[in-house]
Amino acid sequence: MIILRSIADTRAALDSWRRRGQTIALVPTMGYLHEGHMSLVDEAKKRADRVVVSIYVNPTQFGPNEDLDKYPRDFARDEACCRARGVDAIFYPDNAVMYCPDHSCWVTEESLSQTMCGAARPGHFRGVTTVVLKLFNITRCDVAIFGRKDAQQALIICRMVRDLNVPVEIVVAPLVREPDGLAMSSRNKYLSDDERRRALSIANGLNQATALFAGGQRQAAALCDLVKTGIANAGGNIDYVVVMDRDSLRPLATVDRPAVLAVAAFFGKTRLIDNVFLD
Ligand SMILES: Nc1ncnc2c1ncn2[C@@H]1O[C@H](COP(=O)(O)OP(=O)(O)OP(=O)(O)O)[C@@H](O)[C@H]1O
Ligand SMILES: CC(C)(CO)[C@@H](O)C(=O)[O-]
Ligand code: BAL
Repeated sequence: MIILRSIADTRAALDSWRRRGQTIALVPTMGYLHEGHMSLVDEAKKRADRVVVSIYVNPTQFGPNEDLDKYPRDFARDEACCRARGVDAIFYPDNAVMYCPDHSCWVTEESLSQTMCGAARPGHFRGVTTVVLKLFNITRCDVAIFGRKDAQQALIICRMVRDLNVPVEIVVAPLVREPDGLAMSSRNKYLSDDERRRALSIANGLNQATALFAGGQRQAAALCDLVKTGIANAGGNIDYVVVMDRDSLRPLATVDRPAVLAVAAFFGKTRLIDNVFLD
């Protein structure tokens, strides 16, 4: 496994694979890897000859009062995880490699990013789409794998690729949970034992809402209320609980088409997201 720190080295290594006719899958991450990320690596291995994991905590997707500085980082551990899982290369740039001091070009998606995390974190998706397009251009990967935990992000990246004719196939892989149901996330590390226990109310609420939906409930408000009550009773601070059309991310009053029930909530200072599909 090779560690690539510069764009020139990355291009040279990946070009040499391409010259041998090998295809390349990219798994973009912010590091502090867990089994959710590793499931994306497994998916990548099925879809290409070579797998590159990028590890970069992208400053342009964090708001001024967010957790950029304290975001968990442990490159040695990440390197060991990737090596054990058969990753071919880690692209591990620093800020000077990724952004020129006078960087002034941005990619903005102007529809899907208006709601949910886009509304709660102004500028967040502009940072995401910009850095993801840069990662695609640097690696010229054939396929890129994203997780459904960040369902809105995945949808926005698919839209960017479609609208800007980016020659990359996007694969969205399933959400991986801890044995008790909590969605895996690097930010789970911030949770105290008590917050961790109370944060389970998110997954539990989504499970209960899924069961209610399976039993015939089609009113979005009833499904959302169930989730909100569980989180509020556990002392969580709700950012949003919404039912959205799964293609347009427009709010649904009645679930009469494929939908996503999505949550963002704080436990202590930690903001967690989770979602389930309603089919
Ligand atoms: N539990 C999970 N299941 C599936 N994919 C996941 C999971 N957690 C993260 N991913 C995916 O991994 C990729 C990198 O995400 P990222 O590095 O931000 O991890 P994260 O655990 O979501 O961190 P955080 O939410 O704390 O920022 C994204 O495509 C994301 O959707
Ligand atoms: C896609 C991504 C790596 C871009 O920084 C990030 O938003 C993430 O980890 O989901
Ligand atoms: N996985 C989303 C990255 C972020 O929260 O900034």
